[in-house]
Amino acid sequence: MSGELSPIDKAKFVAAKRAVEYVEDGMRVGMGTGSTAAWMVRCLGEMVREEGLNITAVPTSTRTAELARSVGIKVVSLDEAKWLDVTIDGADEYDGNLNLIKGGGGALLQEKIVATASDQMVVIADISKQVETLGAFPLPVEVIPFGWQTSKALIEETLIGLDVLGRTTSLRMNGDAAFLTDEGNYILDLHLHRIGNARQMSLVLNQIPGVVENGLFVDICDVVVIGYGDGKVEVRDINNGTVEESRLDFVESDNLFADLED
Ligand SMILES: O=C(CO)[C@H](O)[C@H](O)COP(=O)(O)O
Repeated sequence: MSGELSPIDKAKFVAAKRAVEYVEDGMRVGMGTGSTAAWMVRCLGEMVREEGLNITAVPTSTRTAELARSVGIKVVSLDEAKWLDVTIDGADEYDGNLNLIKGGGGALLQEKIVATASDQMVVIADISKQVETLGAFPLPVEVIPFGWQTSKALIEETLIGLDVLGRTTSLRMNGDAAFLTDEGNYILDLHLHRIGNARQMSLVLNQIPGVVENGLFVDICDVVVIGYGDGKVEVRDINNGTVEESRLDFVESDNLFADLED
């Protein structure tokens, strides 16, 4: 990437820049996956290199692990870290209760395990991710490859009894082949348009044989940091609503932007 960043990238950057203020010296930090999370990794990398911040990171994908290492962050497995102080991750949608749809990047399983093993989950997003009701974004469901068509049929049958507007499902592809998660599983995208009861949907989906996990994050996220293209940042807290509005200066530091590819 070269030249001026787009407003959407600036929004992602300022959200990430504000969110890394939740990270303190000595913390064990869960690192999400996706283009917004990548900004957070770069910001933390800069703090490690420039300010001597001492953190240990647990990434949620091989992509994030590679990026974290490349910017100088110490990476360990979740089993080594055992428990995390904070996880910072992106999302595909968030609603007024800070419930989420995640998994657009295919990393929902590790993301959910890591977020659940954290004292606090901070989501970073631009305002386009905000919805009144979850479901406009297709809901990713990770299934094992064995008998995946049976799992797909069972999911479609189950959807008949649930409060949704659409019921089509599709196998996520990577070119001509099925997309494979880091665990070697498939992703089914559920085109539901509106999810009336996210908690019920999540519980029901995870009962279906072959389903490993779904992309609904209910009662997991504590804080959403929302970035805007003009540098405005809003912080919403699950207990207190909007707790802060501020503006961050946008400085195109070579350290952060020199190696951008996506
Ligand atoms: O859940 C995710 C990956 O599994 C991502 O956080 C989500 O897809 C948002 O990605 P981006 O920040 O690129 O919009």
